[in-house]
Amino acid sequence: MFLKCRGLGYRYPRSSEFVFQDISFALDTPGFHALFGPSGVGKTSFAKLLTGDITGYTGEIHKKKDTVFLYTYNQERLPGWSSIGRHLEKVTPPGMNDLCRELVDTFAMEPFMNQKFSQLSLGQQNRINLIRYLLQEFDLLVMDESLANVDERSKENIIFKIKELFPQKYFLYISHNLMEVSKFSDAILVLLKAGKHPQTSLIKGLNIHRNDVINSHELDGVLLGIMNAC
Ligand SMILES: Nc1ncnc2c1ncn2[C@@H]1O[C@H](COP(=O)(O)OP(=O)(O)OP(=O)(O)O)[C@@H](O)[C@H]1O
Repeated sequence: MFLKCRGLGYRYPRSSEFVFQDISFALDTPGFHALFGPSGVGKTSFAKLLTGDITGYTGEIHKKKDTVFLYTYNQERLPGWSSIGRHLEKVTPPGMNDLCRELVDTFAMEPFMNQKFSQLSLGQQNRINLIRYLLQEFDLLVMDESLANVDERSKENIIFKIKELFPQKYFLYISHNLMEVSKFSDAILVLLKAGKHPQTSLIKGLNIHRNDVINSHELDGVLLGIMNAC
């Protein structure tokens, strides 16, 4: 068992409303998975409970022993004291320089290595931020809208590369893009508004890899499954 949660409920301190009251979910297969649901339904809050960034929940979370769960989101800032190339040099663990170069290349960030974070576009900022997380030690990485502002083609290339480079790791991708969630993800946990029973629905995505041909009939089935669940 890698991750199992049962009957999870959470209410922010000083709030009278539960964000969610009964989420159960299990992950036992590495790969690219997704959290989907309407804005404000609690995806970020749920993800932060899993990574331990917020506490004080009801219910149970069981994680495989000694696993590292990290949370990253778009609009996360990097320090402005040096170029992003210098920053990556500093945060790249020993022995990971080749991986760093490959990520910089795939994420098409090489031309910007001498620039400071504040001089980058939003999509470039999100890409470099994701690279610095992928260089860290983790078993599960939450990517909360981490590829926002990145064009579709680059995004696809990045997701395929992540699947190729990290086949044994778990990714939980939060996105409002129905099509990309359906195409790229294996398990898709759809969160429904508080008060709905059950409060989640689990849909199987296409989980495509580079060069896979998409079966449009299957894709329609996934899209419909998610829309009906919502
Ligand atoms: N720090 C906080 N204190 C109080 N309430 C909060 C806090 N952070 C979020 N909330 C509330 O919790 C609910 C869920 O927020 P959350 O960010 O988890 O939703 P989300 O599904 O990730 O939304 P989005 O898709 O818009 O990013 C919202 O109603 C939000 O107002």
